Amino acid sequence: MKIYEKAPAKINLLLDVLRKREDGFHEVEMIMTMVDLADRLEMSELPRDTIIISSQVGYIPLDEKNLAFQAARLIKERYDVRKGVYIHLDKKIPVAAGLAGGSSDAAAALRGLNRLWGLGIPQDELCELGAELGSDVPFCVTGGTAIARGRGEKLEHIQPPPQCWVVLAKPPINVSTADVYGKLRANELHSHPSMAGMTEALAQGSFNEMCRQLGNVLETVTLKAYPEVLQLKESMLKLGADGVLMSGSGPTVFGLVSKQAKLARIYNGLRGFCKEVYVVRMLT
Ligand SMILES: C[C@](O)(CO)[C@H](O)COP(=O)(O)OP(=O)(O)OC[C@H]1O[C@@H](n2ccc(N)nc2=O)[C@H](O)[C@@H]1O
Ligand SMILES: Nc1ncnc2c1ncn2[C@@H]1O[C@H](COP(=O)(O)OP(=O)(O)OP(=O)(O)O)[C@@H](O)[C@H]1O
Repeated sequence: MKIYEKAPAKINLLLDVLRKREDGFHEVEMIMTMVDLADRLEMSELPRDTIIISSQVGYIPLDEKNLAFQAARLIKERYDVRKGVYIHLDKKIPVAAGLAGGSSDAAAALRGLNRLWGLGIPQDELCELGAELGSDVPFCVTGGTAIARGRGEKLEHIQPPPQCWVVLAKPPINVSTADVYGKLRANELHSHPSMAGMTEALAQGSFNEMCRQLGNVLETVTLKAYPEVLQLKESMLKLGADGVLMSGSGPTVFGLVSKQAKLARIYNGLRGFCKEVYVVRMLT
C-alpha cells in the first residue's frame, strides 16, 4: 500500500518574541498560515524493519538528520511499530528558507504513518510528538491558520486570511534559525507587531488591514546581517505588492497581492535579480 501526503510551506504573518527563556528557547507570539507551495511525500511499507528516505534533490540529508526520518523513528519507537517504511520526498519548498520545509515534511510523515500503520493517534497527540522534533512541527501537523505561543507549539486556530496571491522570493543565502534567535536582543526590541491588530484584521477579513499589520521582529537580525533581504523587501513593494514581510528567520520574503493583474510585473521584476521566485495562493 502507498500513502501520499502533501507538506505545504508556512509563512508567518506576525512573529513577535516576548523574552528569552531559561531553556534557551524564546517565548514567541506568532500567526502562521499555509501557502500552496508543497512538498509531496510518498510512503510505503518495507519488508525489513528499517527507514529509507529518498528525494529527487541532492542537497538535503537523507539519513537520520532528515526530519522525516526522525518523525518515522519517533512514531516507531513510541508506538512499538516493528515495520519498515520507505519515504520519498518530492521537494518543492526551498530549503533553509524560513518556510518550514523540513518541519512540514516531518508533520506529513507523522500524519501519513499514522494512516499507513492504522495507529489511530489523535491529532493533539501527533502535535505533541511533533513538538519533540521542532517548534514549527505541531503547526505543520494541523495546518490552517493559528496563533502560536510558547516556543511555537501552543496553538489556537483562528479564521484564515482573506484569499490573495503570495509572491515568495528567496535570495541565494543560507540563514540558520538558531543563529538568528541567538543574535536577537529580545529585551532591547524598540517595537513589537500588534497581535490584537492582526487578529482583528483577520477576524474582519480585511486584506488591507492584514497588510498593514504584518510584522516580524526577527527582521531586526536578518535584515541587518543580509542587506539583500531588505533590498528584496523594498523591490517587492516598489513593484506593487500590497504588503511585504520576511517569513520566519528568513531569508525568504513574501509579498501579499490582491490583484492578479499585478503579478506579472512583480514576478518579472524580481526575477531580474533573484532566481527563486514563486507565485502561489494563500491556503484558506
Ligand atoms: C522561526 C520559526 O520558523 C518561525 O515559525 C520558528 O520559531 C523556528 O522553528 P523551528 O525551525 O522548528 O525551530 P527549532 O528546530 O525548534 O529550533 C531551532 C533553534 O531555534 C531557536 N529557537 C527556536 C524556536 C524558539 N521559539 N526559540 C528559539 O530560540 C533555538 O536556538 C533552536 O535551537
Ligand atoms: N525533509 C527535509 N527537508 C529540508 N531540509 C531538511 C529536511 N530534513 C532536515 N533538513 C535540514 O534542515 C535544515 C533546515 O531546513 P528547512 O527547509 O526545514 O528550514 P526552514 O524553512 O528555515 O525551517 P523553519 O522555517 O522551520 O526554520 C536544512 O539545513 C536541512 O539540511
